Amino acid sequence: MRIGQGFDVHAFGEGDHVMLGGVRVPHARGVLAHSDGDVVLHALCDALLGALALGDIGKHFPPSDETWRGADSRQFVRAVAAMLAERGYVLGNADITVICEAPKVGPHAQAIREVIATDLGVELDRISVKATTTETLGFTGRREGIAALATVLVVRP
Ligand SMILES: Nc1ccn([C@@H]2O[C@H](COP(=O)(O)O)[C@@H](O)[C@H]2O)c(=O)n1
Ligand SMILES: C[C@@]1(CO)OP(=O)(O)OP(=O)(O)OC[C@H]1O
Repeated sequence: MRIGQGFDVHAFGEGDHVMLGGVRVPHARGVLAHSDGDVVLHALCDALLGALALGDIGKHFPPSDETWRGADSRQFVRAVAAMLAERGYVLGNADITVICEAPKVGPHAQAIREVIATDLGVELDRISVKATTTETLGFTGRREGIAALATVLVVRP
């Protein structure tokens, strides 16, 4: 059994939605990013890669590579899931926290859990998605950007 943690931030920019855990969430702003800027899936990838000491998302999918411009971050999750499987690991569980004043994540948490469970090939009850504000403090509190934290356990069945 191995543990991993991941953290990601994207600044808000022009747009009318944010991608969170593969779910399109309507919002007054978009995010600035090379890919689709999905902080949930980026933090999750970093946690999974960290658990296996395989580096980080930028090592495997460099922002300097045009292949990933505008990319659907679900493809990063599927690729990382394949790396896990090659090494004989499956996800034990993942606990994810989204940090922002808005959008509200709660109404989308179930859909996000379903996307992640599907892409990692595990039962829904292994995936937890939560959210918090920072009570208007800091960059998330000023609504300048959005952050996500992920913690995972990976296990050899
Ligand atoms: N972007 C967010 C932030 C929070 N929530 C939900 O609201 C609850 C209260 O948040 P506090 O920061 O005031 O503790 C939180 O526990 C979440 O259930 C949310 O859905 N989306
Ligand atoms: C996802 C990648 C893909 O090029 O780019 P961004 O969308 O900018 O996201 P970030 O969280 O900065 O991670 C780095 C990259 O791997």
